[in-house]
Amino acid sequence: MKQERRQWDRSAGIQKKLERAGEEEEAAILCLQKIKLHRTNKTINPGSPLPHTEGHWLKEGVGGSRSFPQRVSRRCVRKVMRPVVVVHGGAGHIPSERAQNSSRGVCTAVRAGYQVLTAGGSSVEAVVEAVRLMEDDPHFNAGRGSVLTAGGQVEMDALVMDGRDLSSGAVSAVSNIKNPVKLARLIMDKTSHVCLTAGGALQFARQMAVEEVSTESLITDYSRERWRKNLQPGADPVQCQMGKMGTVGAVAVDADGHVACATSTGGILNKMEGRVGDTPCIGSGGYADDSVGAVSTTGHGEAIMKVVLARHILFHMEQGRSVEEASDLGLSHMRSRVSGLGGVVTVDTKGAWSARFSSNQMAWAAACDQTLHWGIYKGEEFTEKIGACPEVLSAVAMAAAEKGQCQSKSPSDLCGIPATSPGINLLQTTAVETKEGPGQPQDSHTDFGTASTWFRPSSDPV
Ligand SMILES: NC(=O)C[C@H](N)C(=O)O
Repeated sequence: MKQERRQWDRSAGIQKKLERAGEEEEAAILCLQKIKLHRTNKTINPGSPLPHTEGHWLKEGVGGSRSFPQRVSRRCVRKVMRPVVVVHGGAGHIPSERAQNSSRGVCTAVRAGYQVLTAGGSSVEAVVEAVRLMEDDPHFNAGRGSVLTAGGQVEMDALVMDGRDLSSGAVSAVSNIKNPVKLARLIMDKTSHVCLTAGGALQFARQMAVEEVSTESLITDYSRERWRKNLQPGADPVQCQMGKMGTVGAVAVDADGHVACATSTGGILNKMEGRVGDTPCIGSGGYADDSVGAVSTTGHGEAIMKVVLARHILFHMEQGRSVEEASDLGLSHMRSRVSGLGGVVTVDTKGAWSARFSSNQMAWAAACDQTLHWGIYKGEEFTEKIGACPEVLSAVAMAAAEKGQCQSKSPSDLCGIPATSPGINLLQTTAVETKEGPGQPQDSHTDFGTASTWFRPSSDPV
């Protein structure tokens, strides 16, 4: 009892100091520790009312004047959620010459999303910002860099969902919008609809003064070359596109415990004009619900739609599964039921997160607790402290670094380089883990949509 009293007093003292220093979050964490102490030993503050549930900022100071809760200032009593953002850059086979750029792209995006969250932004703002950056990055199949339709056109899809009230916005088959994810957000915020397509979406984009670009500027040499290859007699565009999907997506939990997801894609290679995939369909391309969590998916859209993958995973979480277990169950189900492969990033409302895939690879990155995590192969996870190089915290600074305007060598510049590389500031690396992902391990590691190995092929260094 004495010991608990001492612990209480010590916490109260530190909390006060933190409050005075404006460290609201830390003060609130201490406040919650005291709440726990209070709950386990009511004699510390007999008669004081039990404050609201842990896991959320207490909405306001709790009444009464002498009991513990009143001594907690209104200022410090707001939240205890740790912000988390997780992104993916598409499931499939990532050619080794593109792996480093994919890693760099997801790390840049996740840092930007995390910066939004730590500056007090919402989960919706964070996922939109992360996805916007990946749409601008030509190494992904979204925005600039999108794959082409059979007719050599660009038709992009995007989705945003806000877990607070399930509001969502989506766009499909747009061909000259710089950032489809921004348009999806406007559809969510400014219309009573969930999804607008093609000409109607463009008309709305014009009303909202959304940035338009020429379709030509969204097409990269790489996507044109792959499109041409698939027009040749004997080519198998289905097989080819299966392996190389760079759809992008993000999920986040903000400091208030709200979740959101966003996904954006050019679709699948040499698709028919007018094909709508999983990405703009809520429940398939993503889903976010504050009562359970958020998921963003990537992979073979038709398979994802058949099993409504994102909502399927959240269902398993509702049944008590962890983010990892639920993601694996969803991916296994998709594999066994419709022979589909893919990947997902998932968060729950407590900030637990996972990045899981049944394809060969998936570029992913996560940021939480001031730490960046990233990987491409099964079981691979690199970590690095965020803030090691503050000048790269924003994408703008990152771009400057790439142009040689920033002399400092950030560990982020080395994303995708094996941890043994000199100069890299890794806290911990786990290159290969023997745990299998969903489905059965296979010998072959051909392309996405075919049999794949769960383990990192040693002959294919990133
Ligand atoms: N790369 C992808 O994830 C493709 C996307 N799911 C689609 O089928 O449109």
